[in-house]
Amino acid sequence: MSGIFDLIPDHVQTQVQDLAPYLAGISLVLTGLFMNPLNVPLPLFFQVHDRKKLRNRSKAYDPPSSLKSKKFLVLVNPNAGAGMGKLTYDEVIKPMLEKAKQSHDVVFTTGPGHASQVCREVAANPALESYDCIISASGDGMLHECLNGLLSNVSASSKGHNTRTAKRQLPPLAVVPVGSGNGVADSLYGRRCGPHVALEKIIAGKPSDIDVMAMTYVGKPELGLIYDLHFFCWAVFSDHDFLTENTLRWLGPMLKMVLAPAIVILRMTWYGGVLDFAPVEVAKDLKKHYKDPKSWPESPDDKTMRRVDDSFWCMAAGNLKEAGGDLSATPYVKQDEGAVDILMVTKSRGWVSRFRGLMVFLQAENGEHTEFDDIQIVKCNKFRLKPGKSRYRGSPGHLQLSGQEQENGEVEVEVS
Ligand SMILES: Nc1ncnc2c1ncn2[C@@H]1O[C@H](COP(=O)(O)OP(=O)(O)OP(=O)(O)O)[C@@H](O)[C@H]1O
Repeated sequence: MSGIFDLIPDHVQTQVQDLAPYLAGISLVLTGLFMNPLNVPLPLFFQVHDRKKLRNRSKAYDPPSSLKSKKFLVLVNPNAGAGMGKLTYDEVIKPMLEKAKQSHDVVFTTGPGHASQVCREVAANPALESYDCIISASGDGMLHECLNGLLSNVSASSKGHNTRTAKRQLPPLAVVPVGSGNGVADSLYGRRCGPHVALEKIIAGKPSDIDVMAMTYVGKPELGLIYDLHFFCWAVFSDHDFLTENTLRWLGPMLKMVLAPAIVILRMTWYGGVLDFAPVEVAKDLKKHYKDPKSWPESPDDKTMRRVDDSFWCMAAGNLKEAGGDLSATPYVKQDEGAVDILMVTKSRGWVSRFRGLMVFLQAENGEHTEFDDIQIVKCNKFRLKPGKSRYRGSPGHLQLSGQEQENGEVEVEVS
């Protein structure tokens, strides 16, 4: 006798099975949120610090005997993630550096802007060689701050050339992941690599080149240059990050990362906008993952660019394959190819239902979303975005670099 489940097509059954743990998780979280029977402050509740485990792993670290001795500057965001910064410094960074006979100075940041101020001072210091490497023990957000501090002296004119030169003259920048979003560390050292793996590679490794996105505001030179090495986003991902970094931050890393996707998928907000991008050639073996830029018209403002004049659910530019939070938004991009990958979902190329939106989030966990026709990925070395308002809410959305909120407006981004 055939059961009722035999009437449901196989692919639907598979999708339901895939979704079940997430739905169960969301239900649990909501129950916990509304009940919270012990009235425990939630961020504290989720600080599951395992000091002993961290300490034992650091004890097991066996540095190679051939290490050259270097001097590190360690900037620690004590509030990153679930407040893991200080603990990670005490139990991982300090003991491992000492074991490897590496000297270091440490600065515990006191708030937003502190890391960029310290890095600005380091960059302005003529005795720059005093540090062989700057380590940001943080999430992606403070790393972004460090980068901008280090590159703060690069002038807005001929920025590409100057950025490349400055990158070679400055001490290398590294990250030990302790944030709630660690996309840079995930990309460089492996997803959820943890602080031990990252630091071991930093101590032993040679620095590698990473492209930098240099963003300027069209018609607003007074806003200067803002750099990022990781992730530019507008529309759904920045709506998501705005929630995790602001509205839901107090809930701690676990809860906010479950609730934020659910909220943006339920909202399903579309933003009008105009995107011009300067396409670059894609390697032959990867072409199947990318859309042909010629399927968009030339930009009337610049013949070297293509124009997407559409409603966007998603628009993001990734310089690294991991965006953070287990999201591989641009899985085929390379860190030093002088280009970024733009990921778009636009209304004219397929309407995205809430269910489809959820699938995109789930598939993007392993970069599988790129296989679908309604997902558009292009490679470019420059883009200009004129963000419009959302049709239903009238909100202009958020512009973000590495999860850090930027002023909304027409921007131009060059990669070098
Ligand atoms: N002591 C501090 N207290 C509060 N905020 C800080 C402090 N130090 C740095 N910040 C700011 O906190 C923001 C987020 O920092 P960070 O990226 O390290 O952590 P996170 O939010 O947990 O990770 P992510 O941004 O990847 O989600 C940055 O804007 C940074 O400038």
